[in-house]
Amino acid sequence: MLYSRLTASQKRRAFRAALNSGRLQRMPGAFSPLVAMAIARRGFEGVYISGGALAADLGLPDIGLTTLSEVAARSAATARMVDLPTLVDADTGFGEPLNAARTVQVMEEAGVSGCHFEDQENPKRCGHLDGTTLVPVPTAVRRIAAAVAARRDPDFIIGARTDAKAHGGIKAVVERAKAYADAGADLLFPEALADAEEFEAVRAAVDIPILANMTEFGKSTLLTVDQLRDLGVNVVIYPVTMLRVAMGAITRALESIDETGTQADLVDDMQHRHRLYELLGYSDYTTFDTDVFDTGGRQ
Ligand SMILES: C[C@](O)(C(=O)O)[C@H](CC(=O)O)C(=O)O
Ligand SMILES: [Mg+2]
Repeated sequence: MLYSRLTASQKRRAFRAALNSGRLQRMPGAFSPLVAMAIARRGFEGVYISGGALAADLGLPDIGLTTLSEVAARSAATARMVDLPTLVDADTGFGEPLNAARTVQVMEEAGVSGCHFEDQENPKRCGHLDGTTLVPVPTAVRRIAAAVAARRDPDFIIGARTDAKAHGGIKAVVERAKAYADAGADLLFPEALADAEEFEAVRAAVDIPILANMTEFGKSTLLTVDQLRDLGVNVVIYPVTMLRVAMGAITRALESIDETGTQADLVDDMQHRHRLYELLGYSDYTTFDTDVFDTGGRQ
């Protein structure tokens, strides 16, 4: 009832241990706290907060327009509702290395378990699009080092994403990955790798845990959890999947109401009122306070 029973530091400790466990952590993207609750209910290991999905939810393209405050507020609202660890997309750190440092401290206060910074120049864009630009290695290293130095909870995970695949191939990815690991990154996010062979090459060259971004309509082959486990990947994210699925359903529903004049045809595909209340733990609230109106499951 109400919020997660675990403290932020308990969730962070669990996340760090999970990253070192060798077990694949599946982290679907939650574009709202309710989606995060559904992810937890289904038994996934963690929740990802996608910058692209968050921007889209605000009606914006993913080009670095969202602010630290907006991302932190959504992250806090999401993290507090689940016992699972939450990993947040911190884009380029919202500015200079000093901004990356502040981002870490704000994210610690938001109660999330970690965040990642990418080595793109601003305005950044989705790593699966053409035309990204990278900052030089020393600038990216300063970004990561500043984030690491600012961290107060040693279990807070700092991820380093490199978009170097499009700028020098796997060789450049590995070179940058090593520099970021040396700067203290806990987790490597090699963006937009093409296939299993490329993950294999990065895994062989880098010691720190690796994240695989299984985003749709991008440059990466969609690998299964079994394939990713075999490759020694530690975290898999499905960053925008839930948003895309929901928007697909919403678009079809709007067409159906527009065409038929009623939502009657849609009812069977809806999450039932009972299931929603069950997910929200409605009955716990009524047990706690009998003055809270209980629908008794009736509509
Ligand atoms: C992971 C990502 O950074 C995100 O914001 O979720 C995006 C995902 C996407 O746009 O499909 C990315 O740059 O890969
Ligand atoms: Mg992003």
